[in-house]
Amino acid sequence: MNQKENPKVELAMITKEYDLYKKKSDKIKALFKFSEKSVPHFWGLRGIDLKVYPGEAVGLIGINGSGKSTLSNILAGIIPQTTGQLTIKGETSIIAIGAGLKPQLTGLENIRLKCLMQGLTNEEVDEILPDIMEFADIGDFVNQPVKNYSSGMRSRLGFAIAVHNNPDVLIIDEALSVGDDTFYQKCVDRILQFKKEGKTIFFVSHSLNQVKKLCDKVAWIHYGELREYGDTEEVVANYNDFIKWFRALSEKEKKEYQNGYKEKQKNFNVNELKEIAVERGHGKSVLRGPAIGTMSTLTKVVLLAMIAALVVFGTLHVRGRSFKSYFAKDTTQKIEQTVIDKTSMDKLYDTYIG
Ligand SMILES: Nc1ncnc2c1ncn2[C@@H]1O[C@H](COP(=O)(O)OP(=O)(O)OP(=O)(O)O)[C@@H](O)[C@H]1O
Repeated sequence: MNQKENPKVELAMITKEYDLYKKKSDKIKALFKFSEKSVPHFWGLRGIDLKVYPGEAVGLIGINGSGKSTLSNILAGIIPQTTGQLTIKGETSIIAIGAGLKPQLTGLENIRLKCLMQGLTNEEVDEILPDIMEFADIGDFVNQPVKNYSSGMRSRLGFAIAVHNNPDVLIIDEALSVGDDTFYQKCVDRILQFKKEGKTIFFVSHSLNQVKKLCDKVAWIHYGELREYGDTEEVVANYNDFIKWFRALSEKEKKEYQNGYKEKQKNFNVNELKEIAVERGHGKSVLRGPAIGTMSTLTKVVLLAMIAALVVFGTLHVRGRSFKSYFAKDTTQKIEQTVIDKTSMDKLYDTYIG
């Protein structure tokens, strides 16, 4: 079978829109607004196409804020894309500094939790536990809450759990940059072994040397767009040229360049991708998003009606009694109180005055 005909991961016109709410309450308000014009938007990704085959390691490079983590989080299923189609054949596992680990739980508890979430039974977890602990090599800290770990220790634990869950697609987001040399080499060996086994690796890193060492191909993400995708040496060389060019600009020119792209990301409209999608040979449906995260007007109306009904029924049944009986009882209580007060006043009058 020709491997090239069967991509393990396929991204088609992937976009990601972020809402830039000023306050958390604005987010709740926006949920029920029928027009969202007042909320500023920002497009972290704008039509990414990528096909990655079994056994390939792909480096994701780009300047700060270009969209690498957004893309790796979409690949890992942590956040949904806004529009576009994502096809992954197999299980994914992501290793990112601090991601996925529960800070209040100990290392051991995190290992168990993550493995159970991946569908392993308690017995299966017991079997692989010694291997995970040996790979992480964090000693007694395994019994400490993860919030007390250094970033390197978090990365070790995250890496150890992820590789032992045997994913088909492994996403490594900057997690190797915080490990020491010994651990780094151990991870590199494991990544190379994964590649041999036909697994697919995505490797997000600012270290171009690491990218060159590990990756067959490189995707250069630039302000949410895929600027280049291809052979590692070539793309890294072009990226280096860009960095040199950018550094040579004056501060004013740099700002202008950055602001120009940021404006494009703010004012982007998915319809801009229609023609590009056709040029790239996609069908019309590719610009649709997954059916989550948005509410139709009908859904909003139904939801509002349900909340209103809940409020009304909640009021009518205060403390387990009907609205009517609750207030009827209250009135009786008030009358009783008045009678008591009057009797006590009479007694006081009799005693001290009468
Ligand atoms: N939750 C969010 N809400 C609003 N904007 C966001 C959110 N997450 C990311 N962004 C924006 O999307 C863009 C891409 O961010 P992302 O973290 O993916 O970049 P990156 O390439 O991983 O950056 P870095 O190299 O600094 O880690 C940035 O401009 C960022 O400010």
